Amino acid sequence: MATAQKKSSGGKRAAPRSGTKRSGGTSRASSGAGKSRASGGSRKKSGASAPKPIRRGVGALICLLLAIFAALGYFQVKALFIDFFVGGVKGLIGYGFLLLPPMLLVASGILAFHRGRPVQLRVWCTLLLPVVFGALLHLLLAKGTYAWDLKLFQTLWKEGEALQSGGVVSGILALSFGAIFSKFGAGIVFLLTGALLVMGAARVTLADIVDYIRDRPAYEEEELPPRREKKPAPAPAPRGRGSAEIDIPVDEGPLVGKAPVSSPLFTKKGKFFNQKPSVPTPDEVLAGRDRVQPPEPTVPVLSKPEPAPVQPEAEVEEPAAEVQTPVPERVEEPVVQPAPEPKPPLGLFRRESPPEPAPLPVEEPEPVRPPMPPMPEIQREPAVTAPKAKAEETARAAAEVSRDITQSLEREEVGPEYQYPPIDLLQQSRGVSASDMAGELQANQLRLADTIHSFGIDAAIVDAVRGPSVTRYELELAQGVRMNKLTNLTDDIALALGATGVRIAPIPGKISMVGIEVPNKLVAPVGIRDVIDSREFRESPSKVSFAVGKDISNRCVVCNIGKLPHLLIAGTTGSGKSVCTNSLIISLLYKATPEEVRLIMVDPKMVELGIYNGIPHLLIPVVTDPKKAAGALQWAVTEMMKRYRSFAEVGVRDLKSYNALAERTEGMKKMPSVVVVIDELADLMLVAAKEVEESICRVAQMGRASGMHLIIATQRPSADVITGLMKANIPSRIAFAVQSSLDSRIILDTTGAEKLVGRGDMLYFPLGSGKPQRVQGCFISDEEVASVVEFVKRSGTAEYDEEVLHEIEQNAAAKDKGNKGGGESAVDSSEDDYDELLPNAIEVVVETGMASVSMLQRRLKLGYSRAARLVDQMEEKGVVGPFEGSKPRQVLISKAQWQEMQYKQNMPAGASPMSEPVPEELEFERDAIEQAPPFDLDD
Ligand SMILES: Nc1ncnc2c1ncn2[C@@H]1O[C@H](COP(=O)(O)OP(=O)(O)OP(=O)(O)O)[C@@H](O)[C@H]1O
Repeated sequence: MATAQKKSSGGKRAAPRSGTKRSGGTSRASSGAGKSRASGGSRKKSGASAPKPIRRGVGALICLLLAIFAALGYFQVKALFIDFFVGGVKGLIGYGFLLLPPMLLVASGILAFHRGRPVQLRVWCTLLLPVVFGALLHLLLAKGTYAWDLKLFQTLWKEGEALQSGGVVSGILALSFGAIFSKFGAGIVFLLTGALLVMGAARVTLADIVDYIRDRPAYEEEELPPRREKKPAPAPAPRGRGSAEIDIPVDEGPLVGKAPVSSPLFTKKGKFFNQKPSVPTPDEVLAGRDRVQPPEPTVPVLSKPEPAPVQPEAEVEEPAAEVQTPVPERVEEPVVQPAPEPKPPLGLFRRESPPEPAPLPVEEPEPVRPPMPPMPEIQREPAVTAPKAKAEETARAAAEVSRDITQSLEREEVGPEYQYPPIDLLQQSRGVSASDMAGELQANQLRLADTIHSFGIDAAIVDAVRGPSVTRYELELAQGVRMNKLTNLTDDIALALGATGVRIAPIPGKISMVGIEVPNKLVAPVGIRDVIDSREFRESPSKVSFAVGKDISNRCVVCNIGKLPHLLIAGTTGSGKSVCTNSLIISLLYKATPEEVRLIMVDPKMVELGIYNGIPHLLIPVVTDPKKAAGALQWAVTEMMKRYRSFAEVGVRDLKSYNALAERTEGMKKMPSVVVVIDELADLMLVAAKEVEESICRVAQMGRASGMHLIIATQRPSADVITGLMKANIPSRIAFAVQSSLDSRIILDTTGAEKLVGRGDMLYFPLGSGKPQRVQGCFISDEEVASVVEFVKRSGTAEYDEEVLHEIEQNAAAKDKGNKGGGESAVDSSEDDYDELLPNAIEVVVETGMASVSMLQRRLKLGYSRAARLVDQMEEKGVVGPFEGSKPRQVLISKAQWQEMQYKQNMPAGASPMSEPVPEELEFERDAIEQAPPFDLDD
């Protein structure tokens, strides 16, 4: 929309009046005023009303001149024009003249700083104020007696000139209203009218005032901004694309969520510019879907126009930086000065490194995978079906979280400059001795070759690459040897090598080569220091870079969360999720200041992330209450919408462009990226499945451009936790070791994770890569985390408002009480709108392994539409996969899982409860390998 408007601008901008939208921008596109006049009636009108920038400039100048001349009238300066003008105004509005010069000045300001928004109404309100003021003073001060005859005008004019009445206009107004309503009544009418005009001029509504008083009580410093207004900062437009010409109509059009506008252009700069745009913003476009809106939070961070100390490296998205060149050697000591080369210096370790200008943004490659359904799920009726009380609770929790976040953002300015933690806080990793490694390698190679030949496969081992936890033996298959001949031998090879399991997969980029990945007996953990201290991480320009680990050929894998843009981390208990989550958070602490990246952490398990409480990057203390977690997610949705609105206002498309613009524009504040880390999704889904799922999906769908990223970890990769909907919206995945190939399929849409060996061994599958990549995740010990966190806290501790926290705790406790006896969780309530035959339909589907509408029609004797609806509902519940054109839908759960779901979610049991696994399932589970127990580094 903004683009469209921009296009129609360029000197001939479509400038609808408030409340009306014109499509006829082109009709007057090339016209001058004359052309408009020549056209027909309505066209003439629209042309006439088009406020062109030049007109506003001229208007501003005229108002300013008149204000000066009128002010000279205060001092009885004698001159022909001044006498004529001042005398005329006094004759017309008498006492009102006293207010005229300041009002003309204000009108001039409104016209000069219109910033592309309609100003007609505001200018009129401003100029009418002196008239009403004159009438009011006439009521109060005029002493004369006035008879309703022709002489009345003459008398009023004369007295007006002498400032003894309200002049002809205000005087007549005062007399007539006095006659109609009595003097007292007329006084009240004028007072109210005056107040309305002031509100009109300042573009505030009563609701705004009430909200302002209620929600933002402590802005004593609000007087400061006008200083900045005096410097007429060039309208935010000039950046190249003509955005100065964007005329965003301002009217009372309801904005979804009705959150206070938070753009730097619109907030706290005095109410003159505090307006609500009615440009169709993303949330308006989504208005039909935007049902779960938490109470409006304010986002002061966006509006505080403090010129923040700009961190050198603008967050620049660059082409996938996942796997970089091999690390030949450990990078030397942390650099004190930035290297002279023009590479973006890492703000890491040495904050004082003088920055190079931000590197040019590089176009992102288009993601290859997976097709994102165009937000179909939002059409569903989500929280509407939940009981009112629960919806209210969640809304209240959202409000609390939002308030907390707001306060945290407000306080952010005060803290000292962020100090990046030194690399020495992280430990050097222990290696495995080369002789040990060579021995293991040789022995395995011989045994492998024997095994393969003993099964009659013609293949030669041409290379062996030892990774941190896995060695890949590269086999060249002879011509005519089928790959599945080898893959069928997986278990036999594992047996021969004494390994818990081996993974056989083609090697990307190598022709006729197959890799057999065998777990190492001697595992060399990848210390996070190895990766954070690597060139790949240091040179990664993104502020949201994450040290993932090392791949099988020992190359550091660094990912840019901005490109993921959301990540699902799943694996069984003890497989390394928490370590991975910690690595991610610590990477961010090494890479970004709190001004650049903010974090929200949700830890329903209460043990994993609590240590981060107090770091300045946190927007709110680590959320442990699942109800508040839903609230935090809803805050993220609202914040995202606000960001989109701010983007629309200044005519940019994403956070990167917005921040680039903010850097060049005085008074605009950069927005930080927000990373939401959820440590255990399953716990949240149990409490507020619908709300959580919906918020996650909404953020996931639209979060990328607005710089909101979700990192979701779960140890239950079952279909009821990672629903089909979420999978579709969270494109990047990390799978740690899982129990079965079915779990692997749920996480990655492919098998393989069941073959992982645990302890940080992962399949990393970022958006855009064709195949999952085996990576040994970084290891970070609790002590390392503690020392980094302690250092970061010392350099700037987050201060939370004790009162608010206390209030949150109290409310949460009250909610818990209220909930008791009130029936079980949302899971129950959210089932209300499902078809009663759904359990039977799921039974049929899991039994037959097919999800087709016609089959359901036949088996359950249903009509087409009901059967189709049932399939949709099964998709919602993550029982079957999404529609895939001609291919049948995938069935994503096994019978055992279905039974578990029934048990957990208290769904009505199907017609025939099943207690024994069906043969297919047993067969299926056979390829699951036994997992190693949770390991300890020490062993
Ligand atoms: N990257 C790694 N390198 C070496 N060992 C690791 C790595 N990641 C995890 N481990 C080992 O695995 C153990 C369990 O890891 P972690 O606590 O992250 O598992 P988890 O998946 O979060 O389990 P849970 O879900 O029960 O919390 C760790 O204590 C550590 O010994």
